[in-house]
Amino acid sequence: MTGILCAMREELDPILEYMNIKEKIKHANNIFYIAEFEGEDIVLAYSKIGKVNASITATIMIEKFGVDKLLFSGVAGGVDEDLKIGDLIIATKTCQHDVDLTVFGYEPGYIPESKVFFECDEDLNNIAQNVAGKLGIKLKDGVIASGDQFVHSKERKEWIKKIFNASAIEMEGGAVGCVCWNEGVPFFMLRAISDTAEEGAGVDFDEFLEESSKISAKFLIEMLKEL
Ligand SMILES: Nc1ncnc2c(CN3C[C@H](CSc4cnccn4)[C@@H](O)C3)c[nH]c12
Repeated sequence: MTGILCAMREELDPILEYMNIKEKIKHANNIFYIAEFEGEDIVLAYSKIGKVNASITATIMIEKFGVDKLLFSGVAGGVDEDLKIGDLIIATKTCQHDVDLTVFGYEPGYIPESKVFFECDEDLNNIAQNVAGKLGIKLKDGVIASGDQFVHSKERKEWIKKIFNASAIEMEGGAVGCVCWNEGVPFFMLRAISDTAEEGAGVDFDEFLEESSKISAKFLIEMLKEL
């Protein structure tokens, strides 16, 4: 079964509008929606903000609901110069920019017995690029870096870009990528840009969250039709 995960209610709501919701299951302070879409059952949820919350919900989706591919939809701060608000990006891999065990000689983002980067599923990414081609949409791909902080400083943004070669920044994908890697479940992450993660990003985020969430949701629905 396909799982669709978002961080915020605002990111999930536009997706639910396309779904025939059959059941709502409350578990571990989450609501899991069991929905039917084009003859297939799908489980959907929003985790709440941050890597810990996203890890909990992603793990429950896999362990309790038997999700065998996990698709994330939401918004992100743009890092690449060519990413404008409203543009779409998919992750080639994700990481945790706020993990720092460098005092022990490890590289930024590295945890022993784990890894810095969690690769996203190439087949799902290729499907997304095919859908984008049919729709005539530019779909960037690149590293998307996560940390438990809303980034609103050019200095922090440029550090994340330099160290992780990040194209976008958010707060959940590195954790969901880690869960999916450990569970052996294909992971796909789509984000629409809501801000540029520099000074003033909070104002842009508030202004563009709803619209960018809809952009990501609309594309995800087109992608679901090809799965
Ligand atoms: N610049 C940025 N840095 C880090 N993450 C992001 C994101 C992606 N999401 C949105 C949301 C911001 S925190 C939040 C949002 N609203 C209320 C409270 N917290 C969190 O789930 C991460 C978009 N722009 C980002």
